[in-house]
Amino acid sequence: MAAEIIDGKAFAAGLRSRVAAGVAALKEAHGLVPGLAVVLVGEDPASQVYVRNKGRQTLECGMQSFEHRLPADAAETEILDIVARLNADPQVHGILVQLPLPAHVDAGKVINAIDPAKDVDGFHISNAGLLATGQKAMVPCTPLGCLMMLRDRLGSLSGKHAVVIGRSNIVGKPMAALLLRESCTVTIVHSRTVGIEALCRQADILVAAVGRPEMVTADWVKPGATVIDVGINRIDAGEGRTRLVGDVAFASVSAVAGALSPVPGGVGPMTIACLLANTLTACARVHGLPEPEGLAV
Ligand SMILES: Nc1nc(=O)c2c([nH]1)NC[C@@H]1CN(c3ccc(C(=O)N[C@@H](CCC(=O)O)C(=O)O)cc3)C=[N+]21
Repeated sequence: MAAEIIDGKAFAAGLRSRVAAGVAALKEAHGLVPGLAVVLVGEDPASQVYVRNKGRQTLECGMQSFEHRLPADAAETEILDIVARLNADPQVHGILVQLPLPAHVDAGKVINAIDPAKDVDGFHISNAGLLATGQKAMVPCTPLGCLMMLRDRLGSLSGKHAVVIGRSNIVGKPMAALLLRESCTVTIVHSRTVGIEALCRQADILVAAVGRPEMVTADWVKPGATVIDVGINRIDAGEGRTRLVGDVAFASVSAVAGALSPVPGGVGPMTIACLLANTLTACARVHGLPEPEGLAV
């Protein structure tokens, strides 16, 4: 049996239309327009494409989009000044500082300078702490998107064994916290784990977020498991071309898994849609209005 392919692109389109409806309702009832500000330091071409996509989708949802571009050699104080201005700007409900930042900038300092209520990436330590203790937080977009797709496919996640590959602050740890909150039994495995393959093979839910191209092969996967591929790796495809692959060897795993999210077209589009959802949620929260249903967890 071939795995069901989890269509993140279609799911994200549906989520964006619910965000757009929520934005329209907020405008209609309260004259409010949610705004998302993106700060980009440096000229990395991949980051530029990504930031442009976010800006376009923000406008398509009826929200305001603000962009701040700084040269790669911008001083940390310059970035902190922009963050302070955005924190104080009532038209801005969400702030995203594109990572990675240049090496001379302390990324932790910049992230923690963002008003936690506007931290639509959910990277601020106070949001990480709220999530870890099971309280209302801004939830990081990638794990949030993964959880939405898992709930859509599986319904209740209670009692399922979820294995998360990777322990980053932006995906692995918040993903594990969300799954624990859903009453999964959660195992985190990583580069130093002994017997990683056998542990992964126990998973009902396998989330791969390591950034190692096609590391997860069919023999790592329990038949029928739901596999979410967070990896976005650009690899050499010969003749001067590149190709996008995930952390999961798609062809081999799709013969074993019950369901599998592809790369591209899986988690990536959901990440951006969740960023828009978080911006709308942040706007509703800051104005003390009821949050639109189904956009946050
Ligand atoms: N503060 C911050 N927050 C982020 O969320 C953040 C960041 N910095 N820095 C960079 C990474 C990367 N990221 C992606 C999101 C969507 C796709 C995406 O939609 N990818 C498409 C493919 C795009 C292509 O073809 O290149 C897909 O998977 O289908 C990719 C990458 C968010 N990031």
